[in-house]
Amino acid sequence: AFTLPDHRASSNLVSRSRRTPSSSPVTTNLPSLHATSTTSNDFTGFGNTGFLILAGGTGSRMKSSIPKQFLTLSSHPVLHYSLHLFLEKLPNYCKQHNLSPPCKVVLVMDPMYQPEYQSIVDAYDGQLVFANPGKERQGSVENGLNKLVESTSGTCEYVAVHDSARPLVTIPEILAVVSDAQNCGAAVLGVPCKATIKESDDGGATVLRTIPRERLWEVHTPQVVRVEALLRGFAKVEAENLAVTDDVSIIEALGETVRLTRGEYANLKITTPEDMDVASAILRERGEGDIVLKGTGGGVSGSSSESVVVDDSSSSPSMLFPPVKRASEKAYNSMKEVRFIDMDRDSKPTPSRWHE
Ligand SMILES: C[C@](O)(CO)[C@H](O)COP(=O)(O)O
Repeated sequence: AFTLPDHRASSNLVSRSRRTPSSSPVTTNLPSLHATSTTSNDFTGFGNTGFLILAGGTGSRMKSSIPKQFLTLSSHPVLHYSLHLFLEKLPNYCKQHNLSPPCKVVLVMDPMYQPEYQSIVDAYDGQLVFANPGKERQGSVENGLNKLVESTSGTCEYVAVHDSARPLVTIPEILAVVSDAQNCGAAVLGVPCKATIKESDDGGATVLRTIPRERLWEVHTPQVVRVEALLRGFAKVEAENLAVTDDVSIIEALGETVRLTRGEYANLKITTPEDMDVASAILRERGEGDIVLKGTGGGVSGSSSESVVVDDSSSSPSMLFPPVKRASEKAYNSMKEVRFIDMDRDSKPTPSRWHE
């Protein structure tokens, strides 16, 4: 039997909703920083699990010259870290450890950018497929899920949804969260909140109350759920017009169990310019090998990284042919400028929207 790596994130807490009798190994105590797995030894891999990479954002809220998933992070586009992980690193890991590889990878991407990635899709020979984004995150996940079902003829049992803006997730975290979902039905990576969180009901002018920190978790991706439950959840969300900002919320809306799988604080979401600095420092510290993706010309994605950096000053897809090359520094600086505008003290928090 396969034993999950010791340093893996671990499942140890079930989110509200009903707890199923089958989830008995779970404790309700807050985890220690390196709690151990409760669901490890019968894990056989990802043969029943498809991955959705959400890369459909257009950068409209960021007002960056390019969507953040195409910004260059340590010489590769942010998105390429997830592609490399799910198409190369994880399958290789599976081979070495006698685990089944992911059954399919769906790349949710604006059709305007898809031609730039067609050669990668072709090179992975059926393993990678496109789906179009929806208006918001929920619509993108639904489209990606439908594509997963269609392209696997309904044989894929679980779906792992991942933000392309989270380039630092690790294999141990993926093993942990997928294994937890396979045991429990749904699981999400998360970390206990380090910050003290205040609630305000007057737009941030005064504090209404302080939320007890010991109950708060910051959740990340991948978020892994049974395909059947997610399809059922989408039907409910649509019928009742519910607003959901992440994927396991749909399972929560069904009143079903979601396990919290202890992840790493390093699995940050690229949102502001500082995140780029922190992410590149973490990558440097990790000192991992180069990213090599098939179909990127010479096999090295870095060599084509600028070719996916697209000038959005024109909405015309014809701008993509030939690809417009941009200095990554320029893109990064434009992101910085945007954040200063974005952080205007009068601006109100907005609900989570995929097209930000
Ligand atoms: C899913 C998520 O990454 C969890 O932290 C987050 O909810 C995504 O939010 P976004 O506003 O769609 O980026």
